Amino acid sequence: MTELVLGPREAGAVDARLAQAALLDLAMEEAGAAVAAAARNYPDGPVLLLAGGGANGGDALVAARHLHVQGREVTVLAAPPTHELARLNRRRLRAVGVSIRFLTPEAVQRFARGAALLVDGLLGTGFRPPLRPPLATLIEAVNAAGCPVLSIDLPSGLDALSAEAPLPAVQADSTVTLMGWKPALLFGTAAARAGRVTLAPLTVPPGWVHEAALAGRPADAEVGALLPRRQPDAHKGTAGHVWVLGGHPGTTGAPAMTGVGALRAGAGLVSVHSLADIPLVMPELMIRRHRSWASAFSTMESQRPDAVVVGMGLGPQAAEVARRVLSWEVPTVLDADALQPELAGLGHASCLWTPHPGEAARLLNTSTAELTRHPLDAARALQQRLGGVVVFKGGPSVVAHEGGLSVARGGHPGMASAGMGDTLSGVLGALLGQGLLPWAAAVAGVRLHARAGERAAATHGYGLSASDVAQELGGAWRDLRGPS
Ligand SMILES: NC(=O)C1=CN([C@@H]2O[C@H](COP(=O)(O)OP(=O)(O)OC[C@H]3O[C@@H](n4cnc5c(N)ncnc54)[C@H](O)[C@@H]3O)[C@@H](O)[C@H]2O)[C@@H](O)CC1
Repeated sequence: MTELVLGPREAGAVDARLAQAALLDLAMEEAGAAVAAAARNYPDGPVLLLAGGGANGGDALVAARHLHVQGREVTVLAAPPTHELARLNRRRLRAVGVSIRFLTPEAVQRFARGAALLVDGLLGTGFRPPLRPPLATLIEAVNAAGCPVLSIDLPSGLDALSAEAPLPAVQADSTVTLMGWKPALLFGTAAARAGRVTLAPLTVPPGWVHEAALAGRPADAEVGALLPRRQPDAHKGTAGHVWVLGGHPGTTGAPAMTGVGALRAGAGLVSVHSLADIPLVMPELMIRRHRSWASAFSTMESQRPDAVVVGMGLGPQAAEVARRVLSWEVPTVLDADALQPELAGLGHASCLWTPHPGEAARLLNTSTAELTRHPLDAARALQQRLGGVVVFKGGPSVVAHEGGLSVARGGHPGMASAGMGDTLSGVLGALLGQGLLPWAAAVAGVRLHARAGERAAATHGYGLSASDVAQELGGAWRDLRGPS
């Protein structure tokens, strides 16, 4: 027999591979333990675990072992393993005395009867649509099982990167997602499939985190820490002067709403500049009506605000007005009519662009459907095209800046109503005016607005208006920042 002798380089490569395999094994062990812990939130009784052939199935096998060792009755239905760690965890499961049955729709139907919980480990991030037929029948059997379903990483049948839920896909009651949030768990019809989602971070090297999970999702405490804190001797001059440029005959309410949003988000002074008669919805607003934008700019030249919000209801001259504002190089929010493709690349680092999907489609020359299907990609593409910071508005909104992506928490479906974006742009302007960096203003402003929406919805439900939301901004600030 010849002895195999490895040189130092080959031995090093073998060591590195072994270390990688050990880390992956550890990650799967942590994933399975997190799933077993989540299963304990459901009532006592037998647990039916379904394991696909890949690593998602491997997680289910680990969870089964943990539950069994903790004294829970488990039934495991597994597909033939295609992943090395799924194979290893089958052996470990058998070693502790659990038998593994063949995974068929009939077996799912049979063992689901009397189960307190079904754990779905059929498909995770390795799934790429379209679904092949045997899996489609299994997913239908899961949805017909009649007991609560806990999905591992994401409900089987969802494409981790897409906000669309194809049929069939598992309808889960809860999901334990691993390492980070996937777009499918955050947006659109897909998110509705996941039920209540909890995150198990896992101790994996940063490079292993799935590309879909790279977006941050700051908690309220982190957002609250971004909000400015005032000194006791603060006065209106230290809380920022915000200029709102917008309005046009017929669209006069929009800049008024922006002004109110800015006041309610703490701006010291708010001036609304317009060629139209802007309703004085709050007497604290300083309304400046101009004959033309040329004369407006000549009177504005001698002063500079702390922040500008431009575009709401501004009409056909919006691009021209916005271009002039950009030349001032003060922190600027570009909204609504100011979101014109011809302005792409003309902004500066303190610009905050706030497109909704329709405006984003115009800016990127694509369809709204394509953008809402892949909101993270859309936000990234908008930031690359426009520069500065982008708030891609939606439920939820995504903030894109040079440092990455951040997905907002919360909000309420009742916020899908007129004037909501105008209020948000005012909030963003107020935070810029109070000295926040554009990305911090965006992350904090979007959450502040969403929190105010949640508060207003408690009273008004789907009937809430942008004015109701503006009224709750002070309370939302207190919720996030604390009483100071
Ligand atoms: N990446 C990591 O570091 C970790 C990943 N983990 C788990 O690994 C999962 C990803 O594992 P895999 O990459 O093995 O993939 P999955 O286990 O998600 O999917 C692979 C399986 O799905 C089948 N499949 C794929 N496309 C299909 C289609 N169109 N129709 C029918 N069947 C299809 C494949 O034949 C294979 O059996 C994650 O979701 C997570 O659950 C965890 O173990 C923790 C660590």
